[in-house]
Amino acid sequence: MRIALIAHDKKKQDMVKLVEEYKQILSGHELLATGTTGNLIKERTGLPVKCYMSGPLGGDQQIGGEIAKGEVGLVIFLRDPLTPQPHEPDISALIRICDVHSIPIATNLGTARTLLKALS
Ligand SMILES: O=C(CO)COP(=O)(O)O
Repeated sequence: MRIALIAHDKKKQDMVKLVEEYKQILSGHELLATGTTGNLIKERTGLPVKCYMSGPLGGDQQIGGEIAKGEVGLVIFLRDPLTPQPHEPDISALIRICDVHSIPIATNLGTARTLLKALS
């Protein structure tokens, strides 16, 4: 399955820890990510990740496009609900397109862990 990983800046450390925690499960899947998140995951965990553009520069839209094409099976998007984001419309569009296509999306660590456990 192709799994998309995205994290806002204050959630990036949580994302790296999550990927480390579920590395064995995630290593059996194809990972894609927005630019900064993906490069950090690659650097810190050694897992291969296909990196798209950085979120604020269009990466959320690129991943949304992959979802629309039916090429993503699961999204983990650790959002920062306490910091305004300049590209909020892109974030809403990404969540919306998951709902349009019934693609499971976790927007916090609790849901992310539940979905990743379900994959094992
Ligand atoms: O902004 C993001 C998601 O909305 C994440 O983008 P980066 O991974 O490039 O920081």
